[in-house]
Amino acid sequence: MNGKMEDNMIEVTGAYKRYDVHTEVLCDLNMSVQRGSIYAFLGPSGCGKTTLLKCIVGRMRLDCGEIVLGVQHRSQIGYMPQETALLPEITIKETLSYFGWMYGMKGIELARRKQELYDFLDIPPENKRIKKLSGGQQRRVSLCVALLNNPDLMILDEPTVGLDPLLSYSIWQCLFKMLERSNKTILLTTHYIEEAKQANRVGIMRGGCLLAQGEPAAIVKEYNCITLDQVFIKLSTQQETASHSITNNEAGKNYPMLEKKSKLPLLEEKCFSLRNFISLLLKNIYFLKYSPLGWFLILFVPISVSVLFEFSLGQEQFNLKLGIVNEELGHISCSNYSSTCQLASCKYISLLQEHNLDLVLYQDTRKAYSDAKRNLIWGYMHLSHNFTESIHKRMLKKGLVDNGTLLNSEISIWMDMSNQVTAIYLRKNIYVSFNNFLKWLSLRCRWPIEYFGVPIHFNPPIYGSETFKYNEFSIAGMLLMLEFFLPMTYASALLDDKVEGILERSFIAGHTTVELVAAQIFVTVTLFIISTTLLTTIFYGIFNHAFEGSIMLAMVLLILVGITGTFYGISVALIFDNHVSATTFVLGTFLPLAVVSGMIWPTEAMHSSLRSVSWLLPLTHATEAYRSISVRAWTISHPTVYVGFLSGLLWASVLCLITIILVKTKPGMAVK
Ligand SMILES: Nc1ncnc2c1ncn2[C@@H]1O[C@H](COP(=O)(O)OP(=O)(O)OP(=O)(O)O)[C@@H](O)[C@H]1O
Repeated sequence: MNGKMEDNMIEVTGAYKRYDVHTEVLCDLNMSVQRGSIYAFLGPSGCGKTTLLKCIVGRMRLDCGEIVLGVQHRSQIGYMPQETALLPEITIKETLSYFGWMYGMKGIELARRKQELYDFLDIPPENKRIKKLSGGQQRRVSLCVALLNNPDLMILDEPTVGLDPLLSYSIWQCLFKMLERSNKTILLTTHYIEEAKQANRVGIMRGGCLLAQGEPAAIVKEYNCITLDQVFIKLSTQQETASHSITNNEAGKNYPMLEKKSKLPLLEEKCFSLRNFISLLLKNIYFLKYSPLGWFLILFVPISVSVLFEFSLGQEQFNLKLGIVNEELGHISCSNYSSTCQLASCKYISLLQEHNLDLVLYQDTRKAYSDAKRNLIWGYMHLSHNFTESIHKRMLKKGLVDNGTLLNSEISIWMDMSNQVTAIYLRKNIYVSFNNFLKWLSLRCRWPIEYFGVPIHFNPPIYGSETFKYNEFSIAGMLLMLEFFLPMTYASALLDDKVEGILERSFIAGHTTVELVAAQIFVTVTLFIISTTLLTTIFYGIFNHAFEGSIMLAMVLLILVGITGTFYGISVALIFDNHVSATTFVLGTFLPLAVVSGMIWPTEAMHSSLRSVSWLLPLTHATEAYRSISVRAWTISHPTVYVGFLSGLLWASVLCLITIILVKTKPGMAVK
């Protein structure tokens, strides 16, 4: 350290920085901040103050130039960002515990420091939640966080912006006290000229250049002015005329670029520290403690979705109205067939009733047709006036009967096919009832049943159950879909932190992206293990869905899909800068994924072009593997199962890679 640096806490030489070729923010900026002083950066909005501070705290790299600091570690810097950047839901006490953990402060040490700062900054009772504090109180808590670890260098980005004069005054009083008590160095930005006058030294900044720096009174004298406002106007006019504006084309051409990236002023942090990781977990626990929506997602969504799924999908349909025009009976009802009734039509109708149908008797087909047209019934059937006799003849003579008998033994049906699911359900019941009717008839007439039944015999199933239930098919898809998309909702907390500047504050305080992603994965995996356990217990333990294979294997597959979803969620949170865009994107991917992954309907039924891309999707093979484990009891050695695992692993790796790329390249995550 040279002699000059011994006196100075910050020295910036020849600093250049731009976001893109059109936005040159810092332009050959030179400045120095003496130890044990308050330095106020004065400049209009957009002149580059925040950019310079971010370069000083090592969150941005200069394109050219050098920054030398009198401290080496992040823990020696206290940073207060422009926005409050505190979790609004949690209390003051919890906020300080979270940062305290990060700085390795515990027990008595933390309690003592907190008490000191509470008195010093006049902090409200510590059990108050941040969102319940006034704007000024929130700023004081934010300052309290920045001072917690007793840093040597304080960097405050517009600490008084938007505050009333009394609050601004109280914050300045705090700064003076700090200077007096512990000889700290304070660098702050402001665009209030009156306020800047109170600092030991002022730097006047405009268009990315430092126009002047020194003691306020000395600057006023040097430029032959009466007030600092006049100095600012004079220097700004001079800068305009000298065409030193950063938007100037020539400036753009002469913009120097280093071949190598400029050095960061602070030492690199260890990429993973257990202490920092635990502090992030602590923050997540505090967040969940006050988040009814979080608990809703973890507990209520799996419970409600599984219960709703069970009771609304794939169940028997009740009380479907079907019209009957039975000419054999005329006006008499035969809804209760008894052994005294000799009519075959009545027996058939009574067999139909076993399927929970609501049969409506009609005298003629015209009225039945008109009711079907008005959607009062789903369809109607017609049985002729001598159905019993004709069906007997037809069976006995094996179909070799006259046309009239053939016609009279036929049951004619007209159906409303607008709702295909209901119509097909009705058709199935009409066929099944007729098959049972034929059995009954052959038994009654002592005919060999083999002659009259449909000559197809279904043996006990090789896998699965004989009765068709749609939810037995869709349960795999539903579980995997929840596993994949639930972690995305947890990732919204990460997006919140990013948008509200909490993430940036954490990085400046010393957290690394590795710790952040690791904590996010840890919390999400823990939460979705709870959700998965709940879901599987409800489906297989309470609703007794068939599960033939290894539960452990199925759980591992679900967790693998959950991890894939976690990386997907983190990537979405990193890509987008607001909730609306992120939610729109997630919804936009949810629907195609649900439709094309064979979750709602088998992939075998898809158009060949879709089938050829469907297997590329993250949930297609996993769904098939889950079905094979749960219904066929296949093990990992079967290709369908291991391909499901391999596809899951591949997708988890691809999305993990995308997360790493985003972490390393996205502004706000990576140092740019
Ligand atoms: N991430 C970014 N990408 C592109 N341009 C940016 C980005 N951040 C800031 N800028 C631009 O850089 C310039 C300087 O911004 P900066 O935030 O440093 O100004 P400031 O002096 O701190 O302003 P304020 O007082 O309003 O906070 C502005 O013109 C701004 O639009």
